[in-house]
Amino acid sequence: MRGETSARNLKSRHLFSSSRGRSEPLLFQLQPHIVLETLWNTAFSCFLLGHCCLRSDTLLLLPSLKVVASGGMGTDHLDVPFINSLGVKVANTPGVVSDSTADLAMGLLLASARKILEGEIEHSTDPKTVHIPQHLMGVEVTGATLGIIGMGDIGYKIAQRSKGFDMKILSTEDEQAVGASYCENLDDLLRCSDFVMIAVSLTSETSDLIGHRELSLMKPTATLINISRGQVVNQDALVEALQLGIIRAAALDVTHPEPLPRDHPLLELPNVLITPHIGISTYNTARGIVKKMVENALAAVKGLPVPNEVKPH
Ligand SMILES: O=C(O)C(=O)CO
Repeated sequence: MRGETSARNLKSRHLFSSSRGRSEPLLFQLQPHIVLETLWNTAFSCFLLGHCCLRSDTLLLLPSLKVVASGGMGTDHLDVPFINSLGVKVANTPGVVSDSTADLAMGLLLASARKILEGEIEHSTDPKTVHIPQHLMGVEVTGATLGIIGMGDIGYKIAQRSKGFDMKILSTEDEQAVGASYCENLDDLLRCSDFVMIAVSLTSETSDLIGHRELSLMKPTATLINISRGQVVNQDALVEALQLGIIRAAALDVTHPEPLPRDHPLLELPNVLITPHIGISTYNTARGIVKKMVENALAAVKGLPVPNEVKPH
């Protein structure tokens, strides 16, 4: 049955939508490969992947495939309905990624607000003797207003951390539990925030959520931070907003594509800080991710309910 569906669809179809833009063969990207390869050899009925590409024609080679066990939270790189239509489950690893991603979100916020990178570069290349140099003046984090778009587990953990900085937290979701003030709508959140943090999943509703209009509502002193997916922000609009001073700065752990082409205008701008999608890159989180991936895969192989099965939106 799978063979028939596959033969019709697979030639041109990719199972992933390139959130990371990679195209190397999947198996070479798996980490830690020993655990995963062992499973590959012994079971052959489950298939594990990190946050990377899976070509649909790969499935033709795996007629007894039971599950695509993805590492990380987002599954926007996978065509879940199509994989499901082949009788294959999809799973992710929520929860274990939240702390490290929230930590990085705060790191980006602080680094951008206080020009930490610029200071480091200047110190190592062209040190000045001036104290309180004007060009390294930042904006205050303590007491500032932080609008969080997306109050899932990661958004919630960011809010918890921000409270340590006495920040006022705004959310369009009613999140009293974390002490956030409720904002009627996204426009109000954008207007009132000193820092806007994007922590939503990428879906058809959140793609291009922040464009020209939304950026123009933000304060000229505001900073946009994105730890979700590059596609949530319209990058052309962001380039313009940063060039024209419509917003102060941006700090991005995600772009579209990843990495950006070397001649991309975002890379030319002095007021943008970009890291290469390292939200979940800690040893602890990697261990947690692999543990969950294996749990998900083994459950599927044994015919048990898959703990973190992802259903199509
Ligand atoms: O968990 C994920 O999907 C991430 O990309 C975290 O950065």
